[in-house]
Amino acid sequence: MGNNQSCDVVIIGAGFAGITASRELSRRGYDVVVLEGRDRIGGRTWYKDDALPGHSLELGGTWVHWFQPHAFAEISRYNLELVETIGVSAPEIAATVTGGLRKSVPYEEASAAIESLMEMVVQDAREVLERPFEPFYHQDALEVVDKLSIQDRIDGLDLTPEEKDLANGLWTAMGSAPCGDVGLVAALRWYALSGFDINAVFDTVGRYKLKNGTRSLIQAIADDSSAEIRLSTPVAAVEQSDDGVVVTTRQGDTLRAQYVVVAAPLNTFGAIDFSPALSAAKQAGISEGQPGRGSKAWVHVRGDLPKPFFAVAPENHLINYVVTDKVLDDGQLLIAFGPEGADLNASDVDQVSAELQKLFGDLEVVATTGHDWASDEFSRGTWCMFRPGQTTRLLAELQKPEGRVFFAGSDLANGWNGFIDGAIESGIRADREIHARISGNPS
Ligand SMILES: Cc1cc2nc3c(=O)[nH]c(=O)nc-3n(C[C@H](O)[C@H](O)[C@H](O)COP(=O)(O)OP(=O)(O)OC[C@H]3O[C@@H](n4cnc5c(N)ncnc54)[C@H](O)[C@@H]3O)c2cc1C
Repeated sequence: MGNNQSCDVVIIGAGFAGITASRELSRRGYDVVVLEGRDRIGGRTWYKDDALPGHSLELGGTWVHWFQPHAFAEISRYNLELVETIGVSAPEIAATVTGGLRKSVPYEEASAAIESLMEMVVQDAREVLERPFEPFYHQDALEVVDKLSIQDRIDGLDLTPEEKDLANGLWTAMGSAPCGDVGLVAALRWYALSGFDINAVFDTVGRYKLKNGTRSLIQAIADDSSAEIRLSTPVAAVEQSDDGVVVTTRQGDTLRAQYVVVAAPLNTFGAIDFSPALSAAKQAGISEGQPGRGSKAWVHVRGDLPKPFFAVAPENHLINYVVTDKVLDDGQLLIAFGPEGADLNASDVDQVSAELQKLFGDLEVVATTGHDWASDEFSRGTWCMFRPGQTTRLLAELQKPEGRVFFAGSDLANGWNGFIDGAIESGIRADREIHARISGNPS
């Protein structure tokens, strides 16, 4: 890259947030350079060709929905097609492990209990998040519930141990972490954003995916951007002064810009040397990190599994939520989630078989794959799920620019925080804020 090059805006990170911000800013005429540590765009979304033999699969972010307005506007804009995950759209069997016992029943027998359990957890969503894209609209109510984890809420309900296991299993899968680590606000937010309808939550977060993968969407946005995107260029330092910002890459090259957008995941901020240092409150949040760290494995199983199903077990299982993605001629293609990504090797047939057998008994695993997002240096986690207290303490703080440095990313979105939608929301906001600063015309 060389030294002493300059541009109007440097964006750090080519996920949905950074790429959206680059499109918006470059379409306004600004000279934008995106610096990306990986050798591909997409960040925590990764539609990988032949991830399993004959199957192109989403190793990261996958599902989208029309209740996710920023993402859906892009899907409409680029005229992309959706397909469904059959284990969520039409499950026939519900398999559960509760109280240490395995059970498998027709889905209709289990669905009412599941819905009512899920609803009990989010019972106060309307009072707290009446306007879900304005999380501080009822700040006092928010602060009260933000003290609680999802597990605190489950423990406070009048439930049998089996019901507690079921609620724990469902929300662990949604939280990508054990329920004690995840703030209750996240659950309330998902429900509020899904129109305060528990069935819609399942559809919104797990049913519809892009036929040609998330790559087709981010590539369409990137193709509409005239920004230069430099891959395999991790940023090591961001140093600002009164008249500009100098960004230094790990290779030692420098790039001068008027403004910078940091669109990297919260859990990776600590690897960038900011000068002057970020605010004390931001630093505290960075060292806590967000807790999402679970596993996602794609598993081809053979055997007598003719019907689409989903299965759920509590958080002490390394695989605790499984859905049918496709029924195949010789078995099924499954998506399997668990709470501790670092402890499950998603590509290890033996380990994945052993975990699946705890849910289903005998089952032949033909092949399995996934990506360890928790250990990946450019994500250090999966989707963002704030810890108890972090929404109140951290969300608005993370969004605040520091001098010439602005922040984007799904981890600091107001609405679908932790989703593709939130990443796009934040990229739109970063563009608006920078343009307002440059034009002197606050919006
Ligand atoms: C397993 C999994 C399943 C998920 N499922 C869904 C789902 O079904 N639906 C949904 O909407 N969302 C889902 N998500 C979440 C969704 O993928 C993310 O919220 C979203 O893609 C994040 O976009 P982003 O641009 O904010 O961050 P990222 O996509 O993480 O992009 C940030 C970029 O910054 C780069 N970077 C980091 N550090 C540096 C550095 N120092 N220098 C340069 N570049 C750097 C990274 O390489 C990355 O490309 C899932 C995520 C995971 C991991």
